[in-house]
Amino acid sequence: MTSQEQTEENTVTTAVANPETGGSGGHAAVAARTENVTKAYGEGETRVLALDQVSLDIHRGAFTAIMGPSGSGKSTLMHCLAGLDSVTSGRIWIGDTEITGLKDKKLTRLRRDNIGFIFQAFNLLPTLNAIENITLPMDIAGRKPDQEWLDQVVTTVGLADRLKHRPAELSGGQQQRVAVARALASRPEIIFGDEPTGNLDSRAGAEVLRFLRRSVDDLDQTIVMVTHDPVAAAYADRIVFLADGRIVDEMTEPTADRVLDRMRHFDGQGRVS
Ligand SMILES: Nc1ncnc2c1ncn2[C@@H]1O[C@H](COP(=O)(O)OP(=O)(O)OP(=O)(O)O)[C@@H](O)[C@H]1O
Repeated sequence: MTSQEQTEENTVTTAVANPETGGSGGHAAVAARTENVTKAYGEGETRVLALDQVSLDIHRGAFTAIMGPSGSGKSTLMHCLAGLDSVTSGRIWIGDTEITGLKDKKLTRLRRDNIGFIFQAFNLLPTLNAIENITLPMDIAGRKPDQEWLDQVVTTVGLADRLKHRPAELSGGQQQRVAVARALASRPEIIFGDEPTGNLDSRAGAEVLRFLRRSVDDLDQTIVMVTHDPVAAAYADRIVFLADGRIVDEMTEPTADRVLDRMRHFDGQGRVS
């Protein structure tokens, strides 16, 4: 097979289960969708193809993990999906709305109203207590929280007796759970987490992951999480594996052992051997 043929064959590797139920048509099963998304950084000799024809459906009400070697394009994919970065070509939908081509103002509003973020650094304001941090994005947007939903989130997150504590008075795991509750508070269409447990020890990390899992199972949330950690990825319903900016594999109902095993079968390029 020539390298051109190889490239073309790889191009058709997608994780779109069935275009009939794709997000572009506004169907309920898909919370976000990319279609042939390519993202290049730089020009000429310094050009890097961070994403190369990525087509992916993110299922609604499911927990999806994105894995792959360093530099494989995980963060770029998440940033493009979340409308934080533009694409070079291809199309992206959040729910029924195509975000590629949206003007800044509309994109900012869509992000604010439909997307929740959980980053590795908790990004909590030190002078606000837990509940104030949780409702801050809604306060800024001038939206009143749905009290019943907020109570449910706070109960699920297990922080009901810590709501008046400031971040410095909470453990790392509790702080990250506040960050998770903040992402959930406005009931977004989808939540993106970039290594959300990366800064936590394994016990606190497990606490946060269990909560993310419960928010999918009990609150019907949609979560996409980038992670390097097979144990963290095993909490997901599905793992999408990236290498060199392409989707090279996926796994459903993962266990940490199966993920480790699969990672062992990647060669140096991250491709399946
Ligand atoms: N702003 C940028 N300018 C130039 N190149 C970039 C930029 N952001 C990312 N890249 C390149 O794009 C490729 C994908 O990067 P990305 O951060 O998405 O990978 P990743 O899989 O998230 O990596 P890691 O696991 O190390 O965080 C890398 O080769 C990276 O060097």
